[in-house]
Amino acid sequence: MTECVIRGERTPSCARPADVGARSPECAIRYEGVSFSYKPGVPFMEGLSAAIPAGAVTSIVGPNGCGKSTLVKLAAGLLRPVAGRVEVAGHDTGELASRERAHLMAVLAQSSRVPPMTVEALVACGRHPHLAWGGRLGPDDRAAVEAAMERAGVARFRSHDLRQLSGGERQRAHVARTLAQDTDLIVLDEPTTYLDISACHDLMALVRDLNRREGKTVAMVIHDLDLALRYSDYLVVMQKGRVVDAGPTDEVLASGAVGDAFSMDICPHDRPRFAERGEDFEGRAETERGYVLYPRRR
Ligand SMILES: Nc1ncnc2c1ncn2[C@@H]1O[C@H](COP(=O)(O)OP(=O)(O)OP(=O)(O)O)[C@@H](O)[C@H]1O
Repeated sequence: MTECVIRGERTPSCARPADVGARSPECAIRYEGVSFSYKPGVPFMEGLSAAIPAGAVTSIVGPNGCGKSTLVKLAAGLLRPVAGRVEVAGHDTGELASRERAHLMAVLAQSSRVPPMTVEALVACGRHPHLAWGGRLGPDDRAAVEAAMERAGVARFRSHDLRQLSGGERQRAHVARTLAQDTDLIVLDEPTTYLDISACHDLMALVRDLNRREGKTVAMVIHDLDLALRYSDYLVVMQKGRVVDAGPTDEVLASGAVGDAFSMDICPHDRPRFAERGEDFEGRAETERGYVLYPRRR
């Protein structure tokens, strides 16, 4: 059963039902007929199919417990499907050695663990897949670590122990570790956790930059719908272990699937309102649209 609904002209070829089963470099992650359960005899996902297109920013959204992190863990090889197949860059992720997978994708997982190490040491962990066994960081690795710390805004904390940082500072250190890995595909599970509103937008601007300037594919699980709608090219909407809609952001938004998933009414800011405030909307990036969300009356 193919649950994923994909539509629209901008739909990547990897996402078309006709392509299911074929290997496609245009598809960063593909879930094909995936079934999964946490408890024997209690299925959580059944025959789920979905695609994360390469070269785009995709947000996976849905209410608590709908399976977003499960989707990430299946791609990261941390969980194995009981049926079906999960591909990363055309490879069955379950058949990849962890080092091979680490060359293909960097994952920022949800974690409450705080390892006793400095920020710089944590970020340097992102370079491990690039080192020979037992090897030390070379000049290129050090440059990558430095650049990642700068981009994530944690260079000034380099010698701080992670346990001495605030939640937001620590989260940015984990983002830097992910960047240092320098993969074509970056998967971020709730990257804005602990970040203040300004830091959230800085992080989303960084995500955009990674995609637009460097061609990285970014898939993120994100709870803040305003950020997801503003900064994503594609949306995957989940409910109760199923993908209920997926496709270009505008089309998925127009379908009502996002609002239905959260019982919210979502209203985009209209352009005249920017003009009223004397702002040059045309000069602004398309992603700077805003949304107002209202809880539906129950
Ligand atoms: N290790 C586990 N053992 C048993 N059940 C689990 C386990 N991990 C997750 N679950 C259950 O699987 C379901 C999906 O969990 P998942 O973490 O994927 O949801 P999510 O959409 O990421 O949620 P949230 O938005 O709250 O982070 C939840 O009902 C959860 O309780």
